[in-house]
Amino acid sequence: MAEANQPLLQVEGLSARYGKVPALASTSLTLAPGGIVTVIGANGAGKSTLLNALMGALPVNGSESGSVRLGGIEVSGWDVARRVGAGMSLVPEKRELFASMSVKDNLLLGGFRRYCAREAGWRDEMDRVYALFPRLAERRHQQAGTLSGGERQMLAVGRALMARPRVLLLDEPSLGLAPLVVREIFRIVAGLRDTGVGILLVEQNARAALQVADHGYVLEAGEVVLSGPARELEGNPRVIESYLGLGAGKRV
Ligand SMILES: Nc1ncnc2c1ncn2[C@@H]1O[C@H](COP(=O)(O)OP(=O)(O)OP(=O)(O)O)[C@@H](O)[C@H]1O
Repeated sequence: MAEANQPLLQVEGLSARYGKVPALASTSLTLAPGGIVTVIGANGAGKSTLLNALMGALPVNGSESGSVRLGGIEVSGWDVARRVGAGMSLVPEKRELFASMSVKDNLLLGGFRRYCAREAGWRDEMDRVYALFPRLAERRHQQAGTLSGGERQMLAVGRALMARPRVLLLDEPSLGLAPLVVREIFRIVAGLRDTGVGILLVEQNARAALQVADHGYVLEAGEVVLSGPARELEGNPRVIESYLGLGAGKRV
């Protein structure tokens, strides 16, 4: 049970399949407190599958095996709610906001499990989120469905932070955003490390992800084919050719 000297998140031999079709093969990775680890890969490489398997949130035809330890505690048999309660939060690729609800109410829902009985707690947390995302503070009464793409991504991240996670799992935060907005989102992601949260970032935008991360993994067809310090991966010829060169990162 003890946490001393344990990595924040340690994943060993995590595999996932949909029905009989394998989607993730024996993946292992480690995340330290305040660390940013990225998993880069093309469409269909298995990035969302990895995050959903980590959360215990695969769709009904999915199943996973392997070890997931949070602060040294095995959580792999746990359901999603218990993993969220233990400090894991996922920002899904589709953001999944409540479009007809206000920014503030979306944030409140993110903190519901933690703060339902303690009003003071969520107010402090919401103030922290508004300090990180002043644009959300300005728009607190605006309907989430009317936000810009970048603001929606900020709200999705802010909502996840309301649960005060120890590990934040980000599924393609740059998806569909203009380059300037991507830069802003990644600047915010980099700043989050000061809060002590560990971040696992899956991305097709390898360039931006490797610039912000300490360590990276390259996922191809459900398998980690390369890993190393992010700075080294940025200089790796295979990464340059497939993910950083001209035309890399094209979306289908
Ligand atoms: N519910 C599902 N049922 C069957 N197969 C699935 C299901 N979800 C994903 N897959 C398949 O699993 C593989 C990995 O998909 P996944 O969504 O994890 O990839 P990804 O790297 O996140 O891709 P993208 O960048 O396009 O979101 C793909 O071949 C996909 O078709």
